[in-house]
Amino acid sequence: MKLLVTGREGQIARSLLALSGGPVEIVAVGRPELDLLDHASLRRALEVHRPDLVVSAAAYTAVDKAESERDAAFAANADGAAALSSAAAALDMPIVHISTDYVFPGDKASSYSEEDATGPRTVYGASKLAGEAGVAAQNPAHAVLRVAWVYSPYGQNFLKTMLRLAADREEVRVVADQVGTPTYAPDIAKGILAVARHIAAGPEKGDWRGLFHLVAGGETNWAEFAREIFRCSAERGGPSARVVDIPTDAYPSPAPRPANSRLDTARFQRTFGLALPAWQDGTRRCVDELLR
Ligand SMILES: NC(=O)C1=CN([C@@H]2O[C@H](COP(=O)(O)OP(=O)(O)OC[C@H]3O[C@@H](n4cnc5c(N)ncnc54)[C@H](OP(=O)(O)O)[C@@H]3O)[C@@H](O)[C@H]2O)C=CC1
Ligand SMILES: Cc1cn([C@H]2C[C@H](O)[C@@H](COP(=O)(O)OP(=O)(O)O[C@H]3O[C@@H](C)C(=O)[C@@H](O)[C@H]3O)O2)c(=O)[nH]c1=O
Ligand SMILES: [Mg+2]
Repeated sequence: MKLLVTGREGQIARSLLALSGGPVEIVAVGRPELDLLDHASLRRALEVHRPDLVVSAAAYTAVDKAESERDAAFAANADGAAALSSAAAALDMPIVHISTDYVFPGDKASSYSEEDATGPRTVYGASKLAGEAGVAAQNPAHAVLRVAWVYSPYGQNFLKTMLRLAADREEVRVVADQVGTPTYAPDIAKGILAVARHIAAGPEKGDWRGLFHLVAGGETNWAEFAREIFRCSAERGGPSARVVDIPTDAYPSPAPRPANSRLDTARFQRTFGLALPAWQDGTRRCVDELLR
């Protein structure tokens, strides 16, 4: 089975590439060959590589910058995602599209399920929500996986930022009133492969289409996540810093972050028979990998 993932350097793309081999061949295709802003390039890339499944992971992910670059965020995350889905449909290819917890307002008291009403509070979130709708409208053979708080040894993410800050600071101030689940990109990649296997097994395996939440086990807040990162790092002789809890309003940013980013993953577990490891487990593996 061959998977084509969009974006070459993205955290999820690189994590998937690391799993390529054996019965699963994975190709990652990015700019300029595949550009979400150049719709003809999408069709062309799918024709050249002829995957059995398209994984739509490339996106405009700069949450704060998106507030002042609305058109750019929507062009990639809404129009680009829909165009990719349409190109896949035209070639009879199923698509797995990656979305985000930021489609929710974050004011619910418990975890969000796939049934809950969305209501993004940011341009990034709104553009990703429009992308979900576009992907679904263009291709009936779609699964949308909402993931959250993604980190990995690749690209830019909160875990790498914390280790970088700790290298020359004794103390970092981190918001403690936003809850969610940090999720290790290589674990998300395993989740995507579970979906791919399910699709490859054929219709008797049951329906795989629709909307799913996919995050690691457990929940925490950014300050606790930072503490866990530093605990793992210090054990291995890496950088660490003291974490000071701060409220959201002490860390002003152009885009408001949801207070509650928790996602209920029961539907994914039921459908694909896989639960991701606890967030602390991924944190340890990521720090180990970076300090190796
Ligand atoms: N990071 C997170 O915390 C979360 C991410 N997500 C979603 O998961 C998916 C993967 O995220 P992640 O791996 O972290 O993303 P990254 O920001 O690490 O990578 C995004 C990728 O998209 C590519 N890209 C951006 N614009 C275009 C374009 N116009 N055409 C082609 N490729 C483009 C980038 O290419 P280049 O390398 O050239 O810049 C990059 O490879 C995204 O859909 C994101 O919305 C959801 C929840 C949390
Ligand atoms: C660096 C830093 C961040 N923070 C806070 C800001 C924010 O509330 C939280 C996380 O910061 P980030 O910049 O990683 O947040 P952000 O880029 O918004 O992360 C999001 O990215 C997009 C793509 C998603 O889809 C989301 O799931 C989520 O992972 O930590 C501190 O409190 N102190 C710090 O020193
Ligand atoms: Mg960020």
